[in-house]
Amino acid sequence: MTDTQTPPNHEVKLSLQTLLTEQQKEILNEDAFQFVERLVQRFALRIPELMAARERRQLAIDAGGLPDFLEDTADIRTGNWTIRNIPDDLQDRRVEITGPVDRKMVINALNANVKVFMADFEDSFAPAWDEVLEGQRNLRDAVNGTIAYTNPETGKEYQLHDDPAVLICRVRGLHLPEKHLLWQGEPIPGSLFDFALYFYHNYKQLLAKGSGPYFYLPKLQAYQEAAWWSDVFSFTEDEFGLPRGTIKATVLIETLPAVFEMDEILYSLKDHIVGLNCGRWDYIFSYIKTLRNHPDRILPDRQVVTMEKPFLNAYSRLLVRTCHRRGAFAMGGMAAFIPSKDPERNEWVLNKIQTDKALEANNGHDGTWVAHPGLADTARAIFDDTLGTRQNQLDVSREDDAPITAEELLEPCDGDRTDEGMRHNIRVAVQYIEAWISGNGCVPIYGLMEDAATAEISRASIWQWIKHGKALSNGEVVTKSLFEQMLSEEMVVLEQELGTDMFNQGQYQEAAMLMSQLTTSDELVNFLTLPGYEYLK
Ligand SMILES: CC(=O)SCCNC(=O)CCNC(=O)[C@H](O)C(C)(C)COP(=O)(O)OP(=O)(O)OC[C@H]1O[C@@H](n2cnc3c(N)ncnc32)[C@H](O)[C@@H]1OP(=O)(O)O
Ligand SMILES: O=CC(=O)O
Repeated sequence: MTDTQTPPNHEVKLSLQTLLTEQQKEILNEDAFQFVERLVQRFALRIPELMAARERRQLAIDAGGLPDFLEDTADIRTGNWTIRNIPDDLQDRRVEITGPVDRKMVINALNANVKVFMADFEDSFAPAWDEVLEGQRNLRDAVNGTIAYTNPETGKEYQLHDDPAVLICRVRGLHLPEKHLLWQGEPIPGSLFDFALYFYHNYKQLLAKGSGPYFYLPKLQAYQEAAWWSDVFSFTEDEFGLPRGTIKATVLIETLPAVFEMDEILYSLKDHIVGLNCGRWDYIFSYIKTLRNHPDRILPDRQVVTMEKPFLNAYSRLLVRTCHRRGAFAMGGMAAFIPSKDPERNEWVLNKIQTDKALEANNGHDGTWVAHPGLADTARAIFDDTLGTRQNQLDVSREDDAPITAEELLEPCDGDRTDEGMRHNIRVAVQYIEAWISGNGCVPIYGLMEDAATAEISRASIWQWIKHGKALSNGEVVTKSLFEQMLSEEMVVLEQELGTDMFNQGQYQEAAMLMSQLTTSDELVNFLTLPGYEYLK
């Protein structure tokens, strides 16, 4: 079934485009560099082919087709097989915290009341070179137990507590390059770079303490991409003399095409996979992106697209059923609410978290994500209650449910498109893009956690409303000129909200320009982080 064998090209060497500091040389040392080079020589050429396959599929959907379960892999879906195994320290994942890899956050996350910390080089992270290497240093120190941090302003000291959370590293998606290293004149895949460095620096220590090199894999769109990762993992195990299945991965099902290939993805990564996760924000973005040409499937305001909507609930239930049939974990996703200092608002937030997590626990998920340590107790209480004495819900099979159909997964989503919703999207997207191009990949905006996936929804929604000439609930039709008018009005609002000094010191004009390009382009730009990356050092 797999076709991942592009012949390796050992002739061409990797070239570093920048000087390293002494501290960075520890991370990208000679040996680590050579490992990155071996991976790139063997696996990089396959990525453009996988990206081209994405585009070919999209063309068929743009021409009127709809995603569906694949005919030629029906035997995998109906066959009786399970994944290889789940290590002991991943048996209980009832609450996982996620966050970028800055030093203080890493310590706070590992100390939180959670089972797992997903350390993120992806959607909550802007991959500027110094920060990428610093993130790897932070994770290495965390694994070694030597990480510490003193806040230069307050003097507060941070250290790891006993029994920290299990660490899983989320690497960049296959579409993201690392421009500081060139191979055949092209930037190398960021995913391989993140994987190589995290693996190289940590596998020995992790295995010695009964854990292992664990990864989250984002934004896969097809089982062939999972097969590519499986080859990368197996090659690495062989290179380092490790038994097959030492490297473990959890795959985010956060694209619409991937939901139709969950069995195939589990199968392709059978030796290495331990579960799938409902990456709901990217999934919503992908629903917009994949169905961009389908006028009957335009999403309403972002605020009303909740997990109760039939197309999202079907996705969660199908993920649970598919995973548990194969002995794999079915992880829930992220509610974007974050705690507030205002007690009334905070109570409202905790209620929202409770409702969201209860829906996941009742659907049979084995655990869930929180964006902030202040939400861990609430999420945990829900899962403690549902799990009782169990560590997970692998026993919940959902086999008696009616089969979930392609129609349910693609069901149009009802709800209004409003003037306020569109203006809100503009303000959120501009602020997020400004933060990202300034090097910060995750920010609180209007009381919500905003990261690349949530910002993608904001900008892609407006693009879709313009493309299909949708009317807002006040009757006004969304056009490019309405968007441009609102953008300039909302820039004034932002200046008032942020204060003129902060507004002028930031890169808000650049962000607005980028937002305008993304929203008014004839073709939907695949990822805002690609043009955004040009701004990063
Ligand atoms: C759609 C997806 O891809 S979801 C996955 C990607 N997204 C994420 O991972 C979101 C992660 N969350 C965050 O980055 C942060 O919570 C933010 C940016 C949303 C808010 O952060 P802040 O503004 O610092 O929040 P706040 O001021 O309330 O933080 C209080 C404390 O909690 C810590 N904290 C907040 N979030 C986290 C986190 N996710 N992990 C660890 N510590 C955290 C802060 O560092 C701070 O510590 P301190 O008191 O020692 O200084
Ligand atoms: O990565 C997670 C998501 O919700 O998107």
